[in-house]
Amino acid sequence: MTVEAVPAPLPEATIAAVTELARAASHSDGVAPLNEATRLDLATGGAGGIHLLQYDGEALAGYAHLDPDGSAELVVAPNARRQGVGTALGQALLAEAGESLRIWAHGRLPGADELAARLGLEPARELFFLARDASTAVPLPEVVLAPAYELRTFVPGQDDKAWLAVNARAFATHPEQGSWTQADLDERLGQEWFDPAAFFLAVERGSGRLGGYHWTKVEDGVGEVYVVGVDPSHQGTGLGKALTLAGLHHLHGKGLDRIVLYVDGTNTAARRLYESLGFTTAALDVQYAPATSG
Ligand SMILES: CC(=O)SCCNC(=O)CCNC(=O)[C@H](O)C(C)(C)COP(=O)(O)OP(=O)(O)OC[C@H]1O[C@@H](n2cnc3c(N)ncnc32)[C@H](O)[C@@H]1OP(=O)(O)O
Ligand SMILES: N[C@@H](CS)C(=O)N[C@H]1[C@@H](O[C@@H]2[C@H](O)[C@H](O)[C@@H](O)[C@H](O)[C@H]2O)O[C@H](CO)[C@@H](O)[C@@H]1O
Repeated sequence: MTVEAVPAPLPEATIAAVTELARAASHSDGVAPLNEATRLDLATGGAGGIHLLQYDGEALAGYAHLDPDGSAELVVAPNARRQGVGTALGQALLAEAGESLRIWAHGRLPGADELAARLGLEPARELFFLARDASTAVPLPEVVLAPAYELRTFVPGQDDKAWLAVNARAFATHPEQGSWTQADLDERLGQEWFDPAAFFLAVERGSGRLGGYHWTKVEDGVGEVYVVGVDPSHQGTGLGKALTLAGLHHLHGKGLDRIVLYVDGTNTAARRLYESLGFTTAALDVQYAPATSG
């Protein structure tokens, strides 16, 4: 079995085979193996990623995706495991990305640590997956927004530039979020799940300047705190809590019991905010990088 690098855009039949492989793995493992960025690149081919495929005869045994920044995902078909497919795909990713490689293990499933060690990789980043179930969590407090702000929702084409600027400042140290461009924003505004009425902005009365935002998402019947950001000059004043609550009330108000979110393990401020609002840890994603010498 050899690993084949296929340039984007992938043929429709290949996209279908990768999608089926990911579905089978998700059903078997209880966690999706491919994240939004990979799913978007599979569908549009616009992000410049590399697609690695490994066949066993006619059957697709494994798939890996490599982003230009070195972030990667790897999934082996449930019926092709423990046959060296993961090792071969991991070695191919290392050959392409070298020291910049960062492979995700969503759910840190059995075997992920062992495969990473075999490839000379070690855990480099933890991403917590939190959940809040309205039926069991403490009731949400009401939104308390400082009088200096007013709450409205995102207007595509009008708020893009201001949002990109606040997002870049709020996530200046984040590995992915802070570098979003208009193209990244447009790609998501074009998704079926996008709803401008579910994208909350806090703007300063008078100046209209954007202080912060809470972009919510609903996919497969589950609500998500997709991204919350407060401009650094407005942080520490209650705006993040007010915006988070506005989105939570909106999602629960749509009858969604379960709300989820992703937050980096190092993000103390955000984790404390979400835990104060009834979120608890439901899973953990780990990203592996080449082991540091010494
Ligand atoms: C799902 C996601 O989007 S995860 C990513 C979240 N966004 C980011 O990390 C972007 C950069 N950070 C930010 O934009 C902000 O710091 C946020 C959104 C995390 C918090 O926004 P702020 O407006 O500063 O929060 P706010 O003032 O409302 O504080 C709410 C609670 O958050 C927690 N919190 C806020 N800042 C801190 C901090 N520096 N240290 C510890 N806890 C903090 C506290 O529990 C606080 O409640 P308290 O003040 O009663 O103790
Ligand atoms: N809270 C956000 C912005 S800081 C966050 O941490 N996002 C992560 C997260 O993204 C999720 C992932 O792409 C899921 O597949 C998708 O269904 C969710 O809607 C996304 O929020 O995980 C990514 C790694 O897998 C990471 O790159 C994002 O920054």
